[in-house]
Amino acid sequence: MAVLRTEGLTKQFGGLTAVDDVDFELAGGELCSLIGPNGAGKTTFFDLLTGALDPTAGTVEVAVREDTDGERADGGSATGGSVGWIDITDAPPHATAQQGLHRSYQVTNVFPTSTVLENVRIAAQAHGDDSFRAWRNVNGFESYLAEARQVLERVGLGGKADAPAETLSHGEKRQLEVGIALAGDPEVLLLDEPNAGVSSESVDDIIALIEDVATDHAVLLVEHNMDIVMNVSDRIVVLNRGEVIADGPPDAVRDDPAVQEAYLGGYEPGDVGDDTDAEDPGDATEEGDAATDDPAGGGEPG
Ligand SMILES: Nc1ncnc2c1ncn2[C@@H]1O[C@H](COP(=O)(O)OP(=O)(O)OP(=O)(O)O)[C@@H](O)[C@H]1O
Repeated sequence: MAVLRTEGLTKQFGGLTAVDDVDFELAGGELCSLIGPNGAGKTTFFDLLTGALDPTAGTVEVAVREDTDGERADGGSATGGSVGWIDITDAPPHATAQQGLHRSYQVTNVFPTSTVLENVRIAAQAHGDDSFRAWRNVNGFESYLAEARQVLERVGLGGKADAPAETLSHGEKRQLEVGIALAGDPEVLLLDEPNAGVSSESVDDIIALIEDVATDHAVLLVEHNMDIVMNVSDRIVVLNRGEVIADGPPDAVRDDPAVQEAYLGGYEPGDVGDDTDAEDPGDATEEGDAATDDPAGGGEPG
């Protein structure tokens, strides 16, 4: 059953169509990766899903969430049979988060001088305070702290709870960002390059973390490291110049001639192990940056 869908999603920046008429569905429990060359539109697509950008055309919808007792999470009445859809096309990020869509940011999104625990507690409380789930609201500060501790254990930062966030390594910061997203109690987790800046020795840890969060969330992953993508994905969607050029299981996508030409260019497992020299994550959204990139990327992923 789908938890997120887009229809005809399009974003133009002046004369450039960054995301071009994308129909996409993410199933509950699915781990789907979104790949493509620099400038393909991956970040823009994420921004459209979370409400950081408004589309030029098309819609973004999330499935109505149900609480554990089967009640509608928003207290409203479902439309269209057993599954209802909520249109979040023009909703701002805090509203899409309320509807269960959370993103871990490629650009570090933590309070640097606050402790690791505080960062996650604040995220849990920010969600809880405006959550539809009444039990969260009555339990108060201690319950948010307890929830934050659980999240830290889950992302492998249990031993770093009292450390200021700014003292974490690159890899640990990525773990913290995933923790902050998890603390929002997401239905759908958008992971934006969780491996960016992480040393090659930590790739296995990132794979383990992604696989773990995917056990109880639908995950949409943007990641340039093809070893990670091929390892963890149930399904891969390939964007090129804003258009979906392939959508299917990893083996089929890897062998697709159009994907090989546009992006993978003879990728073999192990080719892309170290992402430490990844481009500045902020660059891609700057005016005109990747617009002039060769979408074929010279055959090199990322
Ligand atoms: N705010 C903006 N104004 C103008 N053009 C933009 C803007 N944001 C993105 N673009 C352009 O839209 C296209 C898609 O960019 P986007 O950052 O979504 O690609 P991407 O697939 O995420 O690339 P990367 O892998 O390098 O992060 C690029 O040509 C980019 O230059």
